[in-house]
Amino acid sequence: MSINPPESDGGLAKWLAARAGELLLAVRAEHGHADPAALKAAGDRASHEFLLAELARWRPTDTVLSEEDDDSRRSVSAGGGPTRLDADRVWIIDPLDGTREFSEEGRSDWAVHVALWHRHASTPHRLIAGAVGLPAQGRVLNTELPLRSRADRTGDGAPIRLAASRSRPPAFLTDLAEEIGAQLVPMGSAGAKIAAVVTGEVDAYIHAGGQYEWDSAAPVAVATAAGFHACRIDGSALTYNEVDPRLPDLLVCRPELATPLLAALSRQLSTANAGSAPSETSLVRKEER
Ligand SMILES: Nc1ncnc2c1ncn2[C@@H]1O[C@H](COP(=O)(O)O)[C@@H](OP(=O)(O)O)[C@H]1O
Ligand SMILES: [Mg+2]
Repeated sequence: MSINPPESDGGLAKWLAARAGELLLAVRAEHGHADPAALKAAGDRASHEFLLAELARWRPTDTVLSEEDDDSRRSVSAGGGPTRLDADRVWIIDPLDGTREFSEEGRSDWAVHVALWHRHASTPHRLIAGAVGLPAQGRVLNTELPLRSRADRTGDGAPIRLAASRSRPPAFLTDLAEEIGAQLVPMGSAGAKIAAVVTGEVDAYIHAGGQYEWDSAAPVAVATAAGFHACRIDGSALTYNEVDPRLPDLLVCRPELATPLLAALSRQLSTANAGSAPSETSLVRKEER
């Protein structure tokens, strides 16, 4: 890979995700899997430091919101410079998504997320570029992928394949899958699951109960650029670079499945929350509380 990144924001996102992925593969090879906590910490740190250094080098006037950076999560900058809430351009990065799976030998469902939010973008999510690196799968998906034609699956009779967190699936998902005859596909990493929707390995991904902007920004940028549907589970728009970076739920799916899946979600959520105000905890499996 070349020493200098491409000039475009999309090219830079792809280059950063690919380079950080190479770094993570090297960390995994060097540390081995004997001490998962140490491996997770080393991977998070190496990828975060690399991405921050390269963004400072190639986009010195931009701002960064990163999972691994406590300062950037807050809306004030320690140095008194422009904060991410005042900035026009904010890179939203998750240096290692699916940290748990990264530490487990043989698993390839972990990812590097690099997205660029722009205040004056025309879409509700305002993500204008993004890349999802899947280092252990040897691929990087990005917003410059051409739109691919997909067969509409409406009425083909095959069960909907529904990706879900393998460790923290929403409590209502088993009932929802049963109601619509879907097959649940447990997988780690929001990026890996949304990439699986884009590549056609699954038809949809539903999450609820907790997540942050960096968990979904880059994969949502990639999925929507490729023509897939992405929204909150109540059908409202996903928005990024908010004061509070919590973004606890989402649906990403083939466009023709958005209406039936949102209808099924609405039925499940009204049942789950009957008699009580909706809350994040009411959406998480009991054993996770
Ligand atoms: N209930 C919850 N609260 C906070 N974060 C959650 C969550 N469920 C999932 N996530 C985050 O979403 C990402 C994908 O989760 P999962 O693999 O379970 O689908 C993970 O990011 P990280 O690996 O970057 O921490 C995970 O921490
Ligand atoms: Mg994450």
